[in-house]
Amino acid sequence: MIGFDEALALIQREVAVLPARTCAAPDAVGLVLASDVCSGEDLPPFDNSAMDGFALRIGSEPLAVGAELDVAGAQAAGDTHAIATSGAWEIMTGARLPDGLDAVIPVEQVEVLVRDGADRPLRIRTTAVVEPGQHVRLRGEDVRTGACILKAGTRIEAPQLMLLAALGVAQVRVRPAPRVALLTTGRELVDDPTRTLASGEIRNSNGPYLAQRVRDAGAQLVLRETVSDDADAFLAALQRALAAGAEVVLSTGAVSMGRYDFVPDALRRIGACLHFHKVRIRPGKPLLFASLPGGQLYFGLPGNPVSSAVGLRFFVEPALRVLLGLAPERALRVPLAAAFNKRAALRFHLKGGLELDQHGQLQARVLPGQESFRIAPMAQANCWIVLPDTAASPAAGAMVDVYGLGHWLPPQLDEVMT
Ligand SMILES: Nc1nc2c(c(=O)[nH]1)N[C@H]1C(S)=C(S)[C@@H](COP(=O)(O)OP(=O)(O)OC[C@H]3O[C@@H](n4cnc5c(N)ncnc54)[C@H](O)[C@@H]3O)O[C@H]1N2
Ligand code: MOO
Repeated sequence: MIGFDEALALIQREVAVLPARTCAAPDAVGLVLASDVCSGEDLPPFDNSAMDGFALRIGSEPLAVGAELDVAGAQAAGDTHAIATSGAWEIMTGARLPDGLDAVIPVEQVEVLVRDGADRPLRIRTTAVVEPGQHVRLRGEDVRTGACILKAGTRIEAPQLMLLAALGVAQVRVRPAPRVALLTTGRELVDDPTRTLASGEIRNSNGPYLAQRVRDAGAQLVLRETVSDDADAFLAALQRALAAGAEVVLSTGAVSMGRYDFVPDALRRIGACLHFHKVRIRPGKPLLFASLPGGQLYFGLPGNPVSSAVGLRFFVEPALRVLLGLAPERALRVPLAAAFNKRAALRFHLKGGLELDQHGQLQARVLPGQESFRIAPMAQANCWIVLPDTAASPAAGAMVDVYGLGHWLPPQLDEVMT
């Protein structure tokens, strides 16, 4: 049986980054940039006012209180380039600063001495000191033309979209979302939640969980089916998955030692190359990884719910990261809240609670109910705690590796536990 690192290396050897494509910026939300994005414009595109008030020319020295100036013009947001030769200009927030002016005094800091018939200010007196350059937002102060604003590997979300929009970037190069198919196997599985369970049946919980996690991980689910414990039915579903364009096929169940654990043999029958079957981990030991004749990747995840979740998180997600052009993840290092008795020389993946101790410092707690059939603690966990196969039982306070529930779901403290 191989260890986790060896298994991961075998996966990484078989996976290559997906070819980049160009798409409109708004369609890139949820996708990963394939190339750096550089700005073709300055942001802001022109010097402008940060306040409603009056633009002045004061040079490099502060202007003392009590200065009196004639108002020579007015400038609102959207007004074109203007040239100021003398005095003050009434100016609105976001308005282009007239050439020749270099500071803005807010309207609250002036006294209007004279107004015209339309109530426009004609002459003002300053009631506060004006500092050089105050309340002016300079051209390119946020982003300069040519600056690299987003790095390859960045996931496009609303803030990135805001920046692309602000700079007039219409198209970006992205990695497509990997296409994933999910086959849940087992004649005991019931998908319809309204159906009463017959004797021996259970509800299919892996299907909805993994489908959501696949999407959370940045992939596209192109097919999801439940198949009975029948190799021919399974292979027919596999063909449908490939016809749907799946680049990665996941199955749950039927990879262990039982009479109906048909997945490994069925894959061999169609000429798949099995890279490994069984890894020194808990839970999820009977995990299988293969390449299909068409080059697609196949992950046979064990059927126990937590085992399938661990398989997705620690084997499939690293493969998705390679497809997306992302570097491997790194763990958070957090002290363990209480000692944990690690009874086997396996790599453990534990349902964890990231919490604050009485000093407000982070600690990771192994939740009760670690067996791989226990689903209830999955809904309590806010992280995974990982103990390497080589490590002995960790004491309280020992530093351990902590991972988010998904590679794009960082560990979150939903509520403070003490
Ligand atoms: N003699 C041995 N028996 C088992 C071994 C072993 O080494 N020797 N390994 C155990 C381990 S570890 C695991 S994990 C499981 C893996 O079994 P399979 O992948 O073959 O999965 P199944 O037998 O089909 O199912 C296991 C378990 O999970 C339930 N299940 C399956 N699919 C779903 C689903 N979609 N939703 C909810 N629950 C599901 C299924 O009913 C079983 O209870 O094998 C051990 N046995
Ligand atoms: O390790 Mo299996 O994954 O016990 O449930």
